Amino acid sequence: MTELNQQNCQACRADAPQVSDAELAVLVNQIPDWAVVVRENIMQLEREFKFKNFKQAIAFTNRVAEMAEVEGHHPALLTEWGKVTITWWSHSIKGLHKNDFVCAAKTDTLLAD
Ligand SMILES: C[C@H](O)[C@H](O)[C@H]1CNC2=NC(N)=NC(=O)C2=N1
Repeated sequence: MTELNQQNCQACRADAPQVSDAELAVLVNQIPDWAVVVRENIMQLEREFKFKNFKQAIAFTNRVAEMAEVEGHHPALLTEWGKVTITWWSHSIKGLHKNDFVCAAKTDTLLAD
């Protein structure tokens, strides 16, 4: 199977299905550093990234933003001194789509400066 980080987001319509429990179990194994969280009944993928200072944190944030624009899929980004929290979910379906796992895997590849 093609690595998640080599795949691209598909257009996600409001009637697209959320990932099934079986798909979720397979996909989370491929992004082991990410946690599945539920907020306001919406399942999301979240990871905290640590940095030495604010400049590195905002530079990483901007790399993620550029990737999100290319993919047409957008995360919640919280940039703090030395820390960036990234949260992926699909607004259109109020839950997790394969796109979120692809983008989480791509986010991991942007870590190196
Ligand atoms: C029209 C546009 O493609 C949509 O609004 C996209 C933009 N980015 C998006 N990002 C995320 N995370 N979920 C969406 O449903 C979504 N929809």
